[in-house]
Amino acid sequence: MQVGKLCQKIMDVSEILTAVFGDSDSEVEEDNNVSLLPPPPPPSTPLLYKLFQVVSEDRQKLAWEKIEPVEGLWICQDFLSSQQQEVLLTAIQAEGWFLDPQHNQAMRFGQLPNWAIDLALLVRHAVSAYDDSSSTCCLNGNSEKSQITLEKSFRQPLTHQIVQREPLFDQMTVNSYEPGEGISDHVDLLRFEDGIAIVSLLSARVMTFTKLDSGNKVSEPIKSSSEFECLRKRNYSACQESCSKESLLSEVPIKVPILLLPGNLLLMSGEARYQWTHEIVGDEKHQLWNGSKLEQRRRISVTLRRLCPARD
Ligand SMILES: O=C(O)CCC(=O)C(=O)O
Ligand SMILES: [Fe+2]
Repeated sequence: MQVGKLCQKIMDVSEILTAVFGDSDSEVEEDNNVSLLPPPPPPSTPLLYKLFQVVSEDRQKLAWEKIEPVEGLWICQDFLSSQQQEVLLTAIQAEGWFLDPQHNQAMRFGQLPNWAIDLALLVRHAVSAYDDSSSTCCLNGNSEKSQITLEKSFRQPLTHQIVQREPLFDQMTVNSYEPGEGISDHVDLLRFEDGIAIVSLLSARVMTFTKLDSGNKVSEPIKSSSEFECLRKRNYSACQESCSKESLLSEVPIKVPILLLPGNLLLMSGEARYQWTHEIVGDEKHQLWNGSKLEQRRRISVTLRRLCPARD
């Protein structure tokens, strides 16, 4: 959806948001009044999630696709309906992060905004929905059952252990890309646990996964957060000194391009998370998909991750 069209719909959606989040003016006043008190706990039943459930009721079952040959990479094409995307975009817009065109990234650690908590619940819901649909095989004995359960854990979008952890995510990065902007090839910082979700909004991009050399250790890809920060940049040359991507890749890298469309959910775990880099090539007004030019407009992505426990 175009940003312009989105703006026209904000009035419609604002009523829903007021019902969900309350009036933002009154929230500011409350914050001022209780500034010495700890912030209120999040609602036990996130309201946006309820809204998502309502608008999802008449939708078909979610279509999951395993991306071969990247083990652990899954995409859910119809994760968010267009109405859900509008609600989510309006919530992001209400944060005011991207009012200044110079700002193209926002990060949150620990307590996430309510809409992001709800988005995380939707991710869990979507993965569980896959689980249900794939558990139709006949099982006789316990041993056979556990064997199938074990095998299934490698074939589902996220393992049971990841999808049931609490919280599922406690870190969020929202990126805004203008046409021609990208993100350099990287493996997400090892300070984040396995199991990463990316939700795409507004416009399509091709994301490319590249296999790391099998000789490389998992701990090698990115060593410092400053190295990670420089990945979020306009072009490769901006951080040539600190990025060591050349040394990470095999001489003949396997490249797997993936088309990310608005409303998609991409999940990375296992090999996809640790043994492959991912990137969106910038400096191109038109990316190519199946030989055709892909029109680029602004894209927003929401990446959800969980921090590893702090070391002593
Ligand atoms: O914007 C995206 O889709 C990817 C973002 C990403 O890879 C990251 O923030 O680590
Ligand atoms: Fe990433």
